[in-house]
Amino acid sequence: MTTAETVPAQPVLRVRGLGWAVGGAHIVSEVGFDVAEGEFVAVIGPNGAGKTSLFNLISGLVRPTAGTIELDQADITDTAPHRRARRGLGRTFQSSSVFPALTVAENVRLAAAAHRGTCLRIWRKAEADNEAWAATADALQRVGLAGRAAEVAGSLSHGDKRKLEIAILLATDPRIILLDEPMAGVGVADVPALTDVIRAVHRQEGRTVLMVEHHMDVLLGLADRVAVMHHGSLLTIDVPEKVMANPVVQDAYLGEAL
Ligand SMILES: Nc1ncnc2c1ncn2[C@@H]1O[C@H](COP(=O)(O)OP(=O)(O)OP(=O)(O)O)[C@@H](O)[C@H]1O
Repeated sequence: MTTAETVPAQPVLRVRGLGWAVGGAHIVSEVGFDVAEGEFVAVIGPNGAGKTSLFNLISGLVRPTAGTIELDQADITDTAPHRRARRGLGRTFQSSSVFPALTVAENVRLAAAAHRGTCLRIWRKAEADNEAWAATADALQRVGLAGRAAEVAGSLSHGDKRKLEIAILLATDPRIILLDEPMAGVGVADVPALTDVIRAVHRQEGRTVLMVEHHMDVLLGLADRVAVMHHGSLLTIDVPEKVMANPVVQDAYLGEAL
């Protein structure tokens, strides 16, 4: 239940009646919510609640069997994932997606170059290369990995790999970012630095963020609203204090600490 005062007036992302059924199993059912430009929405829920499936639907990795998705008031329900990315929708994955044998900088540059188009006419190529390297340096600077640019990505700690994934994303300059458990596998010592990077991407750069995250202590300092998924449905979406105090949400977690 979205309360009236928390419904954004001009949503950048609008999901209506979204459903995904596979072989008769309803993985996602009747999910609907709006996200305002510049908002930070955390997505929580017990294991198997459908959080990653929801991200797969929004990013276009899977096709919904019901409902619609709008980006900037345009229907993108049937739009291919790469076209959604071009319209400013970027995402990271729960498991690491970096190329371990390439350097940190090469990982970012590949994304930057792909975003700028790899089949440009020859006279535009040098210019595009320069732009891609500039975007790479900038993205690495913003996540605090500028000093590690020449290192092989496979040698980075989990925390630094997560920062690298965010740099890869930033190099494509998305306006709306879906982060799927960015803290997964990250050591406790690395969590504050990674949280600062995500906060800066949201607050300083003004990007809209949706983030699946289990750790409420991480979310509370970041999220404007929290969406709770349970058995594929959206239980509630509201400000963190109301969600934390909601007995239905506490029941959904069966006593797990929120
Ligand atoms: N392609 C698929 N085919 C069949 N079932 C699937 C498929 N993808 C996901 N599921 C099932 O859908 C349910 C929701 O999965 P999903 O990964 O979206 O949950 P989640 O909330 O992200 O879980 P976690 O917190 O464990 O990552 C699970 O029971 C999962 O096994």
